[in-house]
Amino acid sequence: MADVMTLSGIRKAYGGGRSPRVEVLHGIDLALAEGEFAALTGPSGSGKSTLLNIMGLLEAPTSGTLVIAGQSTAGSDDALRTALRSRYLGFIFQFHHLLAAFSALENVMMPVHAAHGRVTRADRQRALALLERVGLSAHAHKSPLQLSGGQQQRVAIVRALMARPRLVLADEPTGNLDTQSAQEAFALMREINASDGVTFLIVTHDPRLADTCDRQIRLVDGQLVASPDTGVNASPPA
Ligand SMILES: Nc1ncnc2c1ncn2[C@@H]1O[C@H](COP(=O)(O)OP(=O)(O)OP(=O)(O)O)[C@@H](O)[C@H]1O
Repeated sequence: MADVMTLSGIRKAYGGGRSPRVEVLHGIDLALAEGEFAALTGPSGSGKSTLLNIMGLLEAPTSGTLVIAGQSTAGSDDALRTALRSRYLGFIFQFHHLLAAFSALENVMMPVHAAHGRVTRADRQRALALLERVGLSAHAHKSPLQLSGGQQQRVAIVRALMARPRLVLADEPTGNLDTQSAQEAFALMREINASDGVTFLIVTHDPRLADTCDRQIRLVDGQLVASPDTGVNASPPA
């Protein structure tokens, strides 16, 4: 199976100059295959968000290479990184980042608006279909403030899918939800993975949710280690 993303020797250091230089990622080699549903786990401060930000082209590594859908990002400028991000990547965050001044429907259409500066009739139909798929048709024109936490996160999940990404990066998407809503959000991501083949990498602190993934990628002190639960290491399944 083709890799949707490959990282080689990724290092990230903060500081330098007057403040002490601290390296938080120490040479990450990782390949995510098309269609994988993977968890990223590890203790607080181990570098999960930093790694996700680098994979999301939101932060540049200090060294190492990142290839997305066969395209190297080496030497890419901001415009190319933005283009690659909107073409291939979707994002889900713990605090969903929905905009209260806009309806659920408008929030779902936001990535397309951001990428193209306008929204077509087809985009609107797609956004409505996505909301229908997650049982939120009746809430399409409401503000996120009128929705429950679980409903808000479902809006955020379909917003991440709006631009048909190949890889969705989710940073603790269930961290702010009750147990049932968290399980429902995970089940929804799993269903989308199975039906649409979208690859997911999900940061979670919940071992039970991580266990439902095909693969666990574990980060400790800025290095990938074999998962104690599955014995699976940083390589994708053969
Ligand atoms: N902008 C920054 N400047 C300096 N240090 C940073 C910066 N961002 C992160 N760090 C440090 O990098 C390390 C890894 O942080 P990161 O947020 O990636 O960990 P994490 O595994 O996601 O933690 P958590 O599970 O608590 O969210 C931490 O020691 C953090 O203090």
